[in-house]
Amino acid sequence: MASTAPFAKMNGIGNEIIVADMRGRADRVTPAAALALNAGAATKFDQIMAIHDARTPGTAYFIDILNSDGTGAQACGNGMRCVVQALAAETGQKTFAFETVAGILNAEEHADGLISVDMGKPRFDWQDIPLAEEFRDTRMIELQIGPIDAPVLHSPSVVSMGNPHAIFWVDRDVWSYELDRFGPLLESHPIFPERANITIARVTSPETMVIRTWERGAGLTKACGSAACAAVVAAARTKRTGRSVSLVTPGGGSLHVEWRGDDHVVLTGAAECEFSGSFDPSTGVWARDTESAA
Ligand SMILES: N[C@H](CCC[C@H](N)C(=O)O)C(=O)O
Repeated sequence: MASTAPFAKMNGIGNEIIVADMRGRADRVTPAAALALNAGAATKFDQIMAIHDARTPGTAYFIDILNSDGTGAQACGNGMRCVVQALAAETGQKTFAFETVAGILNAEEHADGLISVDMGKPRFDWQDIPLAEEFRDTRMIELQIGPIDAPVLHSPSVVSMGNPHAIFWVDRDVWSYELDRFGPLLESHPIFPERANITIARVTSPETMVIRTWERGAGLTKACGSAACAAVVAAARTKRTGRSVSLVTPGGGSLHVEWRGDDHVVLTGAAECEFSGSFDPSTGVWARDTESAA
């Protein structure tokens, strides 16, 4: 059996995150461990953010991201905030440069406790999302669900924030759509060869939006940071909003997204630690720290 690694169960405005401390070791959290942790009531999660030693000079850590179905993800904005909060509490440091499979990203904890993550530049080319066939204009692609003559959701904008996102624009209350039914069908639609995160977005003013997301590999979540970024970029591209937008997410939390002039997208919001423990990264067998259980 591998030696155990410390972890913290955290959340980023309701997005359920496990931050695993894999520093100083060569193994990775396995898909089997992810599935086992997700099967437990206390450790059920949307993403595991595994902190590994840096691979590249100029970065502090490499972050490996797993979805609750054991698959990998290239980006997780809410999870990155949890990582920053955990490392800031441990080290007293406030700014960090991380590496993920999608590249290098910078993050910072502010004096008020909110955390900003620079999620990098969005990509719009159909090959980069990726889509299975050419669409010259990804501000709106042909895709619909529901009756052919009266589709319930249609013509999404698609964006890569390192990971693939489709944003469906709606006029009605976001809760009036059966995202639990349509989400899985759209996530695995053949147009998305690497599947996609599916968001419905209702723009409420040039600076505000309400979103709900069906996450690739995790299902319905209380918040999705990279989807918030994708939604704001897509809204600004289609002139639905400006480039600085506050979003309300299903957990009731709020996120702020700014698509800066240098093309970088910055996500700002809170993070919270629930409890800590240790786990076996190969099996997912875990125990709660006695201090935090008191
Ligand atoms: N919850 C995450 C997104 C995870 C994305 C993942 N579901 C995928 O791309 O496979 C966030 O805050 O950005």
